[in-house]
Amino acid sequence: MSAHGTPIPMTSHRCGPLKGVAEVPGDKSISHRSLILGAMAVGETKITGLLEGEDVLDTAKAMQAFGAEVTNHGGGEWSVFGVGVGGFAEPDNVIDCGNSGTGVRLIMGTMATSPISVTFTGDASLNSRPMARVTDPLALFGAQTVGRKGGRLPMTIVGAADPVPVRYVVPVPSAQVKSAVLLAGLNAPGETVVVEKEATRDHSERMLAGFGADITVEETDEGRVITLKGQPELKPQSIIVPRDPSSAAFPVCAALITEGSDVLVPNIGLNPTRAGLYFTLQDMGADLTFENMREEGGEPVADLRAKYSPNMKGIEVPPSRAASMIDEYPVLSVVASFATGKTMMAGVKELRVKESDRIDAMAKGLRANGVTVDEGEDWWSVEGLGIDGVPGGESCDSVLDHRIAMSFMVMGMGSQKAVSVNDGSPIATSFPIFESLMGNLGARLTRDNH
Ligand SMILES: O=C(O)C1=C[C@@H](OP(=O)(O)O)[C@@H](O)[C@H](O)C1
Ligand SMILES: C=C(OP(=O)(O)O)C(=O)O
Repeated sequence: MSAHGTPIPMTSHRCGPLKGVAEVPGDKSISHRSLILGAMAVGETKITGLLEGEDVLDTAKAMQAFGAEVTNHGGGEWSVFGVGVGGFAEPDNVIDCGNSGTGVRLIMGTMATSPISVTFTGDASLNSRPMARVTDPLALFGAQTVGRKGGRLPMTIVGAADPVPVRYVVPVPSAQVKSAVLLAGLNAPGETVVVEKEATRDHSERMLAGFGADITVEETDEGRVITLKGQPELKPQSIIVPRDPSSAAFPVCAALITEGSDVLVPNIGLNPTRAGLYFTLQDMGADLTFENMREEGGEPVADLRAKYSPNMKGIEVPPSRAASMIDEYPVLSVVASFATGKTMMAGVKELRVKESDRIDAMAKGLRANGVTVDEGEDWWSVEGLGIDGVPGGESCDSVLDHRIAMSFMVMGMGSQKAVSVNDGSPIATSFPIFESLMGNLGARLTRDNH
């Protein structure tokens, strides 16, 4: 089954050069948070450049179900009339977050300290992902959970009527867990403290501060200590969502492996908690430059220019970089196949609990297409075959995972024979214009049953 409908088998044929400007959609992480924090503010938040992918649209529907007024004005302009911290109504129906781990985990946080009961569900991928990482800390606030074995969705959370603030050391590097605890802390009295040993994307901290919450971040020997004062009145904001560096990865990586390519991907946020892929590609010898570096809304932003790079070398990706490029490993493994030598990726066991087990999904598809992959529980390595050495020619299972589907489409652009996926429909969860954008650059993608 596809994420939200009928499977769409797709094939990517060798192509090149890719040329032009790739205007990728808005950042998924910031889009979810804009809707959620907008719903928890008092008054009207205006959002420009919201990602209109299925994951974010499911979060918009959820915010409406909790009583916020969410309006799509067209052209990426949205507004949210919020109900205030502690103002969520109990939804009349089940909250379906589709394919989105970020959506469901953040929303669980928002309701866990309100006296309402909410049942959450999702698609087959989301319903197989671990939720105890979020419900365990939410229980410390006083929330109760009834779910399936192993802490899986569908799951009902009964929010705490008298929440207490918590101090929580996040046991896995996860911005979703950190954010769920912070969002729960909003409606608890006193100070909620979250400690993360490894820095993960910090959009929640930045945006909570922007909405007027009293939040501080300290770097200590224990890690990043985030302290949030509960029960603030959040002030509505005007938000311009930057373009998504995780989506930009696809046209950038495609340009590196297709002969003669020169692609400009403008206005990409290079927040250090998100930009690890781009430094890794540069370390591999990619012809990738950051043009027009500037600051926008307190974040570093640049135009990325990626050119055909026939001489890339395999490297050991520093494990300390993992959190800052966690969603980009699938497409990095494709680029690594076109480099010479081995690329080693360690410290990445979180990849096993994403929309799919991403190490397993990529290893199977890469091997089917002639690439040697080795793997352990928290590492994997790819033996590069050089720029013209990847055979291709086979179909891969995209396992309800947008990033797996897009990564294999990129692979087909540079391999000797075309590469297919059994279902490209999950791409719409994060990058609904992927096919047209890549097609306009010169990619040859076909839908096989149309
Ligand atoms: O907080 C977020 O917006 C996200 C956090 C990451 O997940 P984890 O927190 O599970 O690492 C990432 O993989 C996901 O795409 C978006
Ligand atoms: C892991 C991802 O998303 P989520 O956890 O929100 O489903 C992703 O977009 O790569």
